[in-house]
Amino acid sequence: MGTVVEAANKGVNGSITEKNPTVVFVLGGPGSGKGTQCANIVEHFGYTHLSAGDLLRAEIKSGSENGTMIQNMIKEGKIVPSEVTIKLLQRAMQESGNDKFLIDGFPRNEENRAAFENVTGIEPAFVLFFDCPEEEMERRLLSRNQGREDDNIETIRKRFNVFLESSLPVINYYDGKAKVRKIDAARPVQDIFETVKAIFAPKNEKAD
Ligand SMILES: Nc1ncnc2c1ncn2[C@@H]1O[C@H](COP(=O)(O)OP(=O)(O)OP(=O)(O)O)[C@@H](O)[C@H]1O
Ligand SMILES: Nc1ccn([C@@H]2O[C@H](COP(=O)(O)O)[C@@H](O)[C@H]2O)c(=O)n1
Ligand SMILES: [Mg+2]
Repeated sequence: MGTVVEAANKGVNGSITEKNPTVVFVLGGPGSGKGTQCANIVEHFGYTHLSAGDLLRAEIKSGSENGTMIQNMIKEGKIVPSEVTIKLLQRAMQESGNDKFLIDGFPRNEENRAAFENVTGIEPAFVLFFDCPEEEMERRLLSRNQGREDDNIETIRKRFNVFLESSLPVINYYDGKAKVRKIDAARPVQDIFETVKAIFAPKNEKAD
């Protein structure tokens, strides 16, 4: 028997096949702690973490023909066309050999959402939404120190606007389908993870 998450995402034949992977979308404002919590979920529950932002940054570094366009969009806090991001996600899913995915920072707008559904036919089992006040997210981003070109106050403000205008409607869409698990992300990392753990079935924890 699988977890509650897997049960929610079983295909018509009742089995989890390559065609029916378990997908959890991980959403929240910039700096809400999505990546931090995904690392904990991977360790405890064996998911593969795919951060759309990380995949786009890797694409820039790879010297891809889309690199300059992606770099400019990220600097402006804009959303890269879905076609590009979805191809990267699909490739990473195939290469992982896993069938359980945390897709972090995607879908970021309605175009992302509809295109992913049309191209892959995948519906998320549920959506984790890390809810955090802007002032706290701003503090975290300005002290992240990972050399990200978009962690400066000008781009951060643009990213906040994009989140409010384009990403929140996606969260509301999934809320209308009772798929959103909203988490208070303005707490210490470990406290948040206790809440996250309760959402995934404890029996699926990796053995030590
Ligand atoms: N609960 C927390 N309390 C304090 N700091 C945190 C917390 N969670 C994460 N951080 C720190 O805040 C910064 C942003 O966290 P993280 O990279 O996980 O956010 P994110 O949602 O993935 O951001 P982005 O959307 O920009 O990728 C990091 O430096 C991280 O160590
Ligand atoms: N679906 C997405 C996700 C991200 N981007 C771009 O990457 C930037 C950084 O994303 P993080 O999740 O790592 O914060 C983001 O501001 C966008 O420019 C995207 O286009 N589409
Ligand atoms: Mg992140």
